[in-house]
Amino acid sequence: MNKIIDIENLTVSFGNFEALKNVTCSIEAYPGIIGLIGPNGAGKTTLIHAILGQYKASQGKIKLANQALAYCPDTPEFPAHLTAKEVLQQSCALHEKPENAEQIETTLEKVGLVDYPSKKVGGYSRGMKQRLGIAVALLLDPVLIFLDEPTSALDPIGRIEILQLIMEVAQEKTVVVSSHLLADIENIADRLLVLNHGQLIFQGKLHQFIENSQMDDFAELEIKSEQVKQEVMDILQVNDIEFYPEITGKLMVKSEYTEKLLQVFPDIGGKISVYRATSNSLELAFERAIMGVKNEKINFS
Ligand SMILES: Nc1ncnc2c1ncn2[C@@H]1O[C@H](COP(=O)(O)OP(=O)(O)OP(=O)(O)O)[C@@H](O)[C@H]1O
Repeated sequence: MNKIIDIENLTVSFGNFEALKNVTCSIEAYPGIIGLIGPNGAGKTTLIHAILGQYKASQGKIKLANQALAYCPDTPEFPAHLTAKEVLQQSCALHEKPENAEQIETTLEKVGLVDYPSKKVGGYSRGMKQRLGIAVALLLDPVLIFLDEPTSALDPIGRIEILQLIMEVAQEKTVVVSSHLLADIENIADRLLVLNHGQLIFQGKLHQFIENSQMDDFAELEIKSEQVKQEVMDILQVNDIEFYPEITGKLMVKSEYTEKLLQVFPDIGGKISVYRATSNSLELAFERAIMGVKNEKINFS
């Protein structure tokens, strides 16, 4: 398979602090979406900027195929007085690329901005600016596009529209999407890179990451208040019902304890606001990979 990016033992430091530690990974050239995920400060942006040559490796190396890469930041900004077409013309000039009116028109059409020929970018919504950022990236005809938090500033409708656009772009190109919105990543990505504290803890197929977490189905208990949470935990413990608390404050109970759980419902029912059955998800697999779960064997190698 044709590798676009091949990274070996990459360490990037800021002073004494290693933002990336000994990262080895590669990205191959085939259409689709790679989710780049990790908690705040894990090193996602540093990795993207190191690949783009904006940060120097203190150790290791990054080999790039001789093919164009493009990047779109989370909230792309453009001169307010320009139209979308003028932004693309300016971008061609900046990249010393011959201006091609037909290509500009096709690109605007692809991102759904062709209907606003005279509207100034200053009057654009965030979603429209995100589309224009993607158009600027596409105009370079890259083999791979990095999108850093592409939906973070958008309302739910704008988010869905941009996700659809990303999926269309990914029909032809490799798109790396860095995001904290794991449900979005789960919906659109087929591959994953997972960073934690500057280390790459997983690369591969998204479904494999979820399967590796060896999760069972769970009952999810949302507790009415922190005050009664301890009471619920005590009742579960006394009745030998295994559970673990999630970051969001919910309690997760393995489905094998459902019967026992139903028996103690008269005691805990009044303290619970929501009870639902849940199954494997990227969000749960991620929490388990990052936080670890007591008494569970997790293998994320
Ligand atoms: N220019 C810099 N100078 C010093 N430290 C930096 C610099 N850029 C990043 N860092 C540090 O490196 C670590 C990784 O940051 P980075 O922005 O890559 O994380 P991230 O995974 O993108 O986080 P987030 O999800 O919050 O955007 C953080 O601890 C950050 O404070």
